[in-house]
Amino acid sequence: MAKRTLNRRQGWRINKIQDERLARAAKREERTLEELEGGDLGVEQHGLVIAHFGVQVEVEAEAPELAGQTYRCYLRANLPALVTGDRVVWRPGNQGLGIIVAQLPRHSELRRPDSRGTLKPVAANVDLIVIVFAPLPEPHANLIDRYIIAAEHAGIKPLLLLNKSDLLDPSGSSRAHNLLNTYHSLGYPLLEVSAYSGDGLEQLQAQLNNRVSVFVGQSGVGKSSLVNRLLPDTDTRVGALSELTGKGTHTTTTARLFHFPSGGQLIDSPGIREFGLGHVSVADVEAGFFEFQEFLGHCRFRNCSHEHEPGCALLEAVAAGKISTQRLASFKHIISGISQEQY
Ligand SMILES: Nc1nc2c(ncn2[C@@H]2O[C@H](COP(=O)(O)OP(=O)(O)OP(=O)(O)O)[C@@H](O)[C@H]2O)c(=O)[nH]1
Ligand SMILES: [Zn+2]
Repeated sequence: MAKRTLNRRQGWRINKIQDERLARAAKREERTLEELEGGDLGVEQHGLVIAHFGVQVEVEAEAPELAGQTYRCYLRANLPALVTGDRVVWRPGNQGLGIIVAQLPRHSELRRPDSRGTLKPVAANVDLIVIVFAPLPEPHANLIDRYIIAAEHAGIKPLLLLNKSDLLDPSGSSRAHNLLNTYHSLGYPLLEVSAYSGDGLEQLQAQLNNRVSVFVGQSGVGKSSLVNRLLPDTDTRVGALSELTGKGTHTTTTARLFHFPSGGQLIDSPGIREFGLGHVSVADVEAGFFEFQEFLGHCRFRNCSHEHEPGCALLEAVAAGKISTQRLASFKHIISGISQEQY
């Protein structure tokens, strides 16, 4: 069937129907909130947002007497948008419902552009970004740097994780290995694991204890396989959330927080797994190449391209073995991808 464009009147009618629907939903929200406020509310206490559904959030109680119990919470007016990982002040009500009273300050934020290109927080209070690589698909140096810059930019520690160690050449000289060792020698923590054989998973679990982590990395490196090993008996797939509402299927693509059985927490969603460089400035990129700091700005020419110029401080640093060729190539590549107007 040919695609039909809506005429103005039809478009207006659809908007009107949608507006009416939204208004009715807002009314329902308001009534439930009023009922809750008028009911028998428990004392104000701290809680952790473990998922969110439209305007409501699922909160896990932190108080010992309610520990581990979850409540579907309504937000009082004038509260900012909450995301998974937020810590809040809330009051429990009846029937697993509650009210959010305040948001506690975040110590970190993961942000992604929304459909309009505006950066929006998708997870709060993340401590560790586990960047997963594998011998196959083969990592690009560039991609490793991009992830590191993004982590540094968010102020969150990165952990480089080389998965599929069962596929590595026992001599330890695979390309992925060599590539990642460059970063290890710069001081970034590196672990080798196999979701397949289970090798290294205990060391990985030790890194995840007492922290909130996210797993990121390109498709096919084994993020799902790793998460499934670390969270047995948990279905982390999107859509596995339907039973939570008790009101039919309520699928969501927003992030959800899981507890590892042996400690630590994971925030996961398809959107978070694709976390990338996003929108950063030249200064952000420079900050991500921390071993460049003492050389940046010391080239003879202000507009040095660090390709061939005499007196190039970066090329001299490479020649002196203070910067790796791989990192300089990556640096130039990433900077060249940032549009001029950000200079
Ligand atoms: N040999 C080997 N294969 C693995 C290992 N971990 C995962 N795989 C395989 O790699 C493929 C991709 O694994 P996934 O877990 O789906 O990878 P992913 O990163 O979640 O991929 P996306 O869902 O596309 O983001 C699958 O065929 C896995 O069986 C491992 O440790 N060793
Ligand atoms: Zn230079």
